[in-house]
Amino acid sequence: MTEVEAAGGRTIGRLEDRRWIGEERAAQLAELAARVRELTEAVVLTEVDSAEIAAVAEQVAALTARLNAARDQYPPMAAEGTNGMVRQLASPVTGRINPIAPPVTVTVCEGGVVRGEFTLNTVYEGPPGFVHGGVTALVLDQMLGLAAASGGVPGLTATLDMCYRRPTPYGVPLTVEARVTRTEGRKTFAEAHVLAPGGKVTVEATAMFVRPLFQLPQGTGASERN
Ligand SMILES: CCCCCCCCCCCC(=O)SCCNC(=O)CCNC(=O)[C@H](O)C(C)(C)COP(=O)(O)OP(=O)(O)OC[C@H]1O[C@@H](n2cnc3c(N)ncnc32)[C@H](O)[C@@H]1OP(=O)(O)O
Repeated sequence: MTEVEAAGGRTIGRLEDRRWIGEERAAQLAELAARVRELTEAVVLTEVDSAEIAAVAEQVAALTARLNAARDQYPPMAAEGTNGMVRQLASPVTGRINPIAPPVTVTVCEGGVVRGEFTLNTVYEGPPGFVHGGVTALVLDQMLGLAAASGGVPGLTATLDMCYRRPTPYGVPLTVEARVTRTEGRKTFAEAHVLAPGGKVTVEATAMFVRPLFQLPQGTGASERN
């Protein structure tokens, strides 16, 4: 991937410049992320007194300073995953080293279906008792993108259409399934849904991904650029 300018003039780091970390370090960071997820929910649910909240805030700030003692500019990557896809360890959806990711565990199944298993806790609440619709949109976007990368043409989300059929519960195992429906040149169309326990569909989505011109190999002809 070449270096490109994003809107606003910021230069996007090249994939080959990323730090590639091994399984041992990834597992250690995943453990840290899991503890931080617990911490995040504890912050939302705690009923301890104000002196205790102040003391914990001070300790958390000290822990953050320890991690910042040595830090990179960009999140790390891991070795190729299934179907030759680069594993984004810090994805906000599937990244097990990212505390804000549920994380969704992904399997590429036969027949081109990309399946994700996940549970969302109270941190992701939207309407009282249910998951925020923006969170399910985030999960569906990523899973649709993975389906495009695995069974079509990898690209950026150009369109994402959501249909919320019924509220999505939190605290229970959820499944998301995505698959490519068709490809047209640089465009890949995909569909996905979220299933609650019992198999009821809560959210459906369709999306179109467009492979950006900067991702095309050098020397790609004009007809293939459409
Ligand atoms: C590390 C491994 C990870 C592996 C997998 C990781 C999965 C990640 C999943 C998460 C994905 C994201 O969140 S991505 C982040 C959110 N998305 C973005 O930021 C995208 C921002 N938009 C863009 O950068 C751009 O608009 C693109 C790349 C989408 C398209 O730009 P372009 O390449 O210049 O496209 P352009 O020539 O104008 O159009 C090409 C064709 O697409 C159509 N087209 C383009 N955009 C649209 C649109 N919004 N709605 C309808 N149609 C559109 C055009 O009409 C045309 O059709 P025709 O005339 O040829 O018929």
